Amino acid sequence: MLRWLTAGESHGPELIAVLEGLPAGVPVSLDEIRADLARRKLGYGRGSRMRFEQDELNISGGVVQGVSIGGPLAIRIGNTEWPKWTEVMSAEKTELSEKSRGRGAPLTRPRPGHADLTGMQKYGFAEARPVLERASARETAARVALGAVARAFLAELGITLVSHTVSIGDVEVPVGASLPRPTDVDALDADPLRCFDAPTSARMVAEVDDAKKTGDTIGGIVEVLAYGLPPGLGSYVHWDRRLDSRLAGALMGIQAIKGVEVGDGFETTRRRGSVAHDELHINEDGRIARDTGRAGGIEGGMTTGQVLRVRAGMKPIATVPHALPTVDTETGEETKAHHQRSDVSAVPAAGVVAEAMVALVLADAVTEKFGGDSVPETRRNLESYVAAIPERLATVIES
Ligand SMILES: Cc1cc2nc3c(=O)[nH]c(=O)nc-3n(C[C@H](O)[C@H](O)[C@H](O)COP(=O)(O)O)c2cc1C
Ligand SMILES: C=C(O[C@@H]1CC(C(=O)O)=C[C@@H](OP(=O)(O)O)[C@H]1O)C(=O)O
Repeated sequence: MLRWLTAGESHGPELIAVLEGLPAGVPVSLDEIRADLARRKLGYGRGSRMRFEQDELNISGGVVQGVSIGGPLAIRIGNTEWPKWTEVMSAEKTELSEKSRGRGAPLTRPRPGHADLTGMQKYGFAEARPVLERASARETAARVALGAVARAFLAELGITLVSHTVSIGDVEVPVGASLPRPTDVDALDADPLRCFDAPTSARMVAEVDDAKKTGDTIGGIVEVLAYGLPPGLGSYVHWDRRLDSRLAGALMGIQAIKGVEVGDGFETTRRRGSVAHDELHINEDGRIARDTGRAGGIEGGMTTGQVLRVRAGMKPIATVPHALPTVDTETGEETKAHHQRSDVSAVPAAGVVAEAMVALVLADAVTEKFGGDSVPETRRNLESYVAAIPERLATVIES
């Protein structure tokens, strides 16, 4: 079993992430984690903070000489915004100096669509600063760092992932467009929206520009694909062991994600049963095979050995520049919501975060099914499981 936790605030000194249960022998490269952190900052429409924030990465436990040693892995990511916030965000009670007073002014105009107002009610705060600091998607940097480690573990077992943007607003990649493979990641990252279809990407750029011009924000849908999964990760025997349930929970746990689809998802509900599923037949090698991937590689809460395909839908950024009406909780009067700066769209970044969450869930499901205290042991267990599937039941693992 893998467990992970994050801590830290958007303008605090750093984010902390801990991953427990990772076998020994996973190659962990700080440069690869840094590369993933950099990918999370990509995307046309992200705000100014992404240009100046350096994700200062450190590993303070669980890795020696570039390899995991089986103990909890501890990651620190310094916030370069911190020097401006040392007084306001100090862990110790601190008198605010003149220069910090503006920055520390109480936020009493909660932003609709954010955790601000309900967070104040729930935790008993008179202003929204302590709410937004932890609710902020800055925290997703910690998850992406953990996801990079989970991905390195999965790669040792021949399991690879990729994510891409499938829609921005109502501009969508055409049905039937080719799906990216993990080897396409550089091309995807070079695209302004991390979209695999060049003509659609150009239209997406125009869509973001249009939102920005009108002081607005825009959402969209991302898709994560995983290749090389053996059949049987997850289970049908209980709701919380279903892999689709675990993936949905992990993806819905990303800030601003409002919907998740597995495979053709909601589209499947509009089809008749005769054309909604993935039929079985015998391929030229005499193996059981499916020609379609409508179920997204999951049946009965378990991987089928096909490509895993899940989507997450992100709402438009809630800090709308054309500030939304709200109520000042200090004066009781109607006013406009607090706004400083924000992303116009963070959909491409959400794709990178979604990829990290899927990697963590898959790594957890792999450790659950195959166990092992070291990568060779996990690999041996996986290979002997696959080899033990009787020939008349064997299917193709799509990698
Ligand atoms: C990568 C990423 C970047 C985000 N950037 C912003 C931002 O700049 N401004 C903003 O208002 N919301 C941003 N959000 C979304 C908020 O964090 C989110 O809307 C807020 O937590 C409330 O959404 P919820 O109701 O789903 O929790 C971002 C989300 C993600 C995943
Ligand atoms: C800092 C990050 O995203 C932030 C997420 C975020 C929010 O409300 O979620 C609001 C913005 O923060 P700020 O108000 O400080 O500009 C984004 O920049 C990040 O992704 O690293």
